[in-house]
Amino acid sequence: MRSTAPRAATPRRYLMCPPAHFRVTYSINPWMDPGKPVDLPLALAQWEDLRDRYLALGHTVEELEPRRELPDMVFAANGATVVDGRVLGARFAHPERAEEAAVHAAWFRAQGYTDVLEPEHINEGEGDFAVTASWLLAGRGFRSSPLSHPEAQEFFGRPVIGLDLVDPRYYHLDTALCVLDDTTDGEIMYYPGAFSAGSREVLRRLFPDALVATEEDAAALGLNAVSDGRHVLLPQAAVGLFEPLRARGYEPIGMDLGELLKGGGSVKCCTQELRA
Ligand SMILES: CN(C)C(=N)NCCC[C@H](N)C(=O)O
Repeated sequence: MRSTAPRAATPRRYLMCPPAHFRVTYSINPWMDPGKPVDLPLALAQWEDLRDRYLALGHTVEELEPRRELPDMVFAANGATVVDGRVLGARFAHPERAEEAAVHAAWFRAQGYTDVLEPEHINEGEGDFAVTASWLLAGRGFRSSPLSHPEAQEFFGRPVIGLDLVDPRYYHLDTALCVLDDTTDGEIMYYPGAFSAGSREVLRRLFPDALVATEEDAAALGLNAVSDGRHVLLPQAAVGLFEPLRARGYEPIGMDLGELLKGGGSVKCCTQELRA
């Protein structure tokens, strides 16, 4: 029987970017409708709530200066992937976000990171890379190039497991899969419908005990979640995930990021993890 003992949280360091200039003026994913108005003060309040929740849980939050000409910068998870203090920069698929990559790379250099790779191939940071204890799970199909996978493997020296995304609503890996406990290779939650048949089989083989999300919870972007090993911050509308998480010893914390959902992102998209 699976243990329901409370899990242990570990302190994290996150990089976030306030949505001071967030707006939806173009559409590069099916969630974005430039016809729908964004309530900017509400978006800011929702984002601050998320940041403050991290701080209250004892985590550190670094803030990136938002740029007026880059309305999607609030989705900071896309700007890089950091593991063991090594920074794999991003290269965006769409010209609308291209300049964000340099902003992130400059921030890391200014912070004293020395191992910063500006990649040759398209990768959208933690949008498509998820880190377990020893692997890098890597999405492809809509944004990150399959060629970014060997590039990441070479840079981090970790085995990369490529996963094919097939449903445009789940255009990034982190809209369909979340690592719950990164001290093991076994604890994830995911939505099978986002993946090709072969990738579903890979996930079943590697993660036989995974929490499998329903279509309804996935459609609420419930997998776009952040776990510190114990607390799982996730969109509050993904109600079906709360009990299964509790049954595994996690403490789900529902967040309302409804305004940012209009850009196609939620909790995880707003949160880049700085791993040492
Ligand atoms: C989890 N992450 C990082 C994301 N899924 N990012 C959301 C990006 C949204 C943006 N409008 C875009 O389409 O690129």
